[in-house]
Amino acid sequence: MTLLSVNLNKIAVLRNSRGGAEPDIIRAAHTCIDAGCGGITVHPRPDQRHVRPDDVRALAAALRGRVEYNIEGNPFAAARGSYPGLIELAREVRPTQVTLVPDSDGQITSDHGFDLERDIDVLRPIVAQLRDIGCRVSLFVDAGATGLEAAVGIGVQRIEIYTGPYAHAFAEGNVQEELERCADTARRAQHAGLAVNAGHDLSQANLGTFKAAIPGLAEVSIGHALIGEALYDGMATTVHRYLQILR
Ligand SMILES: CC(=O)[C@@H](O)[C@H](O)COP(=O)(O)O
Ligand SMILES: NCC(=O)COP(=O)(O)O
Repeated sequence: MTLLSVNLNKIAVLRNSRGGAEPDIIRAAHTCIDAGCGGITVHPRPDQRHVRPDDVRALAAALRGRVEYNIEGNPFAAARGSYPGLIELAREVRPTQVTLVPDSDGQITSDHGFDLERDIDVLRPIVAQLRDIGCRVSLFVDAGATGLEAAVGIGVQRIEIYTGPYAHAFAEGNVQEELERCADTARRAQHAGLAVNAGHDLSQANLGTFKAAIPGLAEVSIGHALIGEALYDGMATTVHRYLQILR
């Protein structure tokens, strides 16, 4: 069964836009959990454009033991203001999983994964620290990524396939080549001993095709489309629809 982890970044975008406490990210988390999602994901960024460190801490307390907690971020991004850095946050809240994403501070969103051939040595101590904390470690990678065996060698347990190009190809009606790239990456990863997650721009429209092509898909983390769809149809109904697609 593929776990649905709902990314709540966009709840925080809406909340921060008015400077108050609504919509409440904790209430949103409970609504998604009550609807049956198996995890919650957040991607705190140094500029705190959406999820803030205190959100990360409050969610840890609210989720404790109910569902998986996945925190994403760039471990090399410097602390800034009240943002203490990804590793420090992970040390504080000890989430189920940390997904390492090589975003620079100025990126509007995530748009690429790690180059494992180039980055493996600098990732080694980061992965070791997170494993020592007791977190599962996942690396955000592009479809077609190589160096997967080396990732296993430094203690990485999962990859998350960046599905932005897949979603774009799906919208263009020309999905086959990108879908096969994702499927081949998943097969190679699983053969190397990694479990496979996926995320970015997945939606009700494109998820079923992706899921069918990736046997053993462990987790999808979905935020932007899901939260947008929930504005029209309600959060519980929308989560139910994603769970139905993943059955
Ligand atoms: C890694 C990834 O693709 C997403 O999880 C990321 O969290 C999107 O970040 P924004 O919500 O800031 O666009
Ligand atoms: N890792 C992907 C994620 O958490 C959500 O990405 P998106 O659905 O907001 O594009």
